[in-house]
Amino acid sequence: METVGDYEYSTKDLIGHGAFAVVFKGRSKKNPSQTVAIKSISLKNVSKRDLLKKETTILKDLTALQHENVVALFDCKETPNHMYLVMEHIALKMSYLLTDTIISALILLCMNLV
Ligand SMILES: Nc1ncnc2c1ncn2[C@@H]1O[C@H](COP(=O)(O)OP(=O)(O)OP(=O)(O)O)[C@@H](O)[C@H]1O
Repeated sequence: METVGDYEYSTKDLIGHGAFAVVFKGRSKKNPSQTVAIKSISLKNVSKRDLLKKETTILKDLTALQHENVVALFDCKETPNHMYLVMEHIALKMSYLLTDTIISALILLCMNLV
């Protein structure tokens, strides 16, 4: 298991990856039933680290709002090569995403027909 502060994850539990990061499913060490998403950002290609830190501060401020549409940022840790963001785990089902996308497409189609 890999550790990020009070949280842990296994590299086997990969959720997905984006352009700059990989995201793993992890959990709280104190409360293992609390699942989290741990985003590992490689700092190799990040030239503006200060900007990344500023963005992280904004995410922390947004978390303080406790809004249902804002993914909470629980913790943030930095090593020489990586930045780790521990976030609320969003368990969206693919079927929901597809339905949502289809509904949006239908609405757009209807608007064009009017
Ligand atoms: N908080 C989360 N809870 C659950 N899954 C997540 C969470 N954040 C990210 N993911 C998953 O991890 C994948 C990669 O996320 P990441 O934010 O690195 O990239 P992205 O948003 O897909 O693309 P980009 O790199 O262009 O921003 C996402 O597509 C999503 O499936």
